[in-house]
Amino acid sequence: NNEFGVTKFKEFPYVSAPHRNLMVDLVSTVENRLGSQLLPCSLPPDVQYYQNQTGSAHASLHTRSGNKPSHSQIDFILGSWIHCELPTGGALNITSLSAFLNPLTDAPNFLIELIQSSPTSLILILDLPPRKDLVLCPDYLHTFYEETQLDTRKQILEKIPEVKPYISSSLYIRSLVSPTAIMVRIETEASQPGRVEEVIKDHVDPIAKEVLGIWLDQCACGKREVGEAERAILEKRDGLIKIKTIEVDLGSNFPRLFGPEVADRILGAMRDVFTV
Ligand SMILES: C=CC1=C(C)/C(=C/C2=NC(=C3\c4[nH]c(Cc5[nH]c(C=O)c(C)c5CC)c(C)c4C(=O)[C@@H]3C(=O)OC)/[C@@H](CCC(=O)O)[C@@H]2C)NC1=O
Repeated sequence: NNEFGVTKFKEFPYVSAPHRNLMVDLVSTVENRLGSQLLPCSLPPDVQYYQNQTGSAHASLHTRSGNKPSHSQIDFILGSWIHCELPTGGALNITSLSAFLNPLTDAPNFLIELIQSSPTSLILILDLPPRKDLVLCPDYLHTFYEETQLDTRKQILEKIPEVKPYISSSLYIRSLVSPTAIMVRIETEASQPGRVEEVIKDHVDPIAKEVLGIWLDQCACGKREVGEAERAILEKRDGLIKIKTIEVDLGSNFPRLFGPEVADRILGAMRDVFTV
């Protein structure tokens, strides 16, 4: 694999130290715990690291598939960062780590996204998106969302004065997340420089690591019985979500940020990874 691309990805450049340290720690935690089950990143170098024509937007993408033959429950892990200089002089930074399980288990996936569009405002998405209907499967709600106490972490975060709920403009996105999903916007005053970084370091960092730990123990490394018929339903549901989220997350922003040809190349590469 492209060493330059791999190291570049793991540096999470352009973001503050607390933001970078969190993402670096999360990626290394996942790779250390699941590494033996993961194939190296096989994306082409110009997908692992890409930019727009004017060089005002830089990005990196890193995916590692689970090695099927060893009956890994991991479909793939996806990490990414995007940095775009904005005409206003500010910058948009999006860092994300998501982990998708395959139909050998029906356990939830993992997702964290930090979207920073100004020095005083950050959107945090942190969730274990369910892979089954919670009304039809009450034990699923109990096992993955009640017993794990995920709601207490959501409540801790929402106590911070600068933390407000983030309501996605996409109803589809809202339909994907769990009842305990952390979808918040951290809004600070310009008179409090460094406050966003402080909230990341003191609150977002520990909570994100706890949620990832729960996902690794209870979901990625947990054992669930999935029957043949159920496996087919999971396969269909997982496939639909992967394709739709590419459209919702990237469909409108990427062509605008990277231009049509780079956007097509990256979206094409994502569709290949998402539909193997
Ligand atoms: C449960 C599943 C999901 C939830 C809950 C969810 C939430 C959101 N993500 C958004 C976005 C987003 N994410 C990424 C990372 C990324 N996503 C994919 C998907 O295949 C890939 C392959 C990559 C790496 C390249 C980028 C680049 C990007 C945006 O530009 C977009 C954004 O910041 O707009 C402000 C927001 C869109 C809706 C909204 O404006 O409210 C919203 C907050 N996104 C989920 O998938």
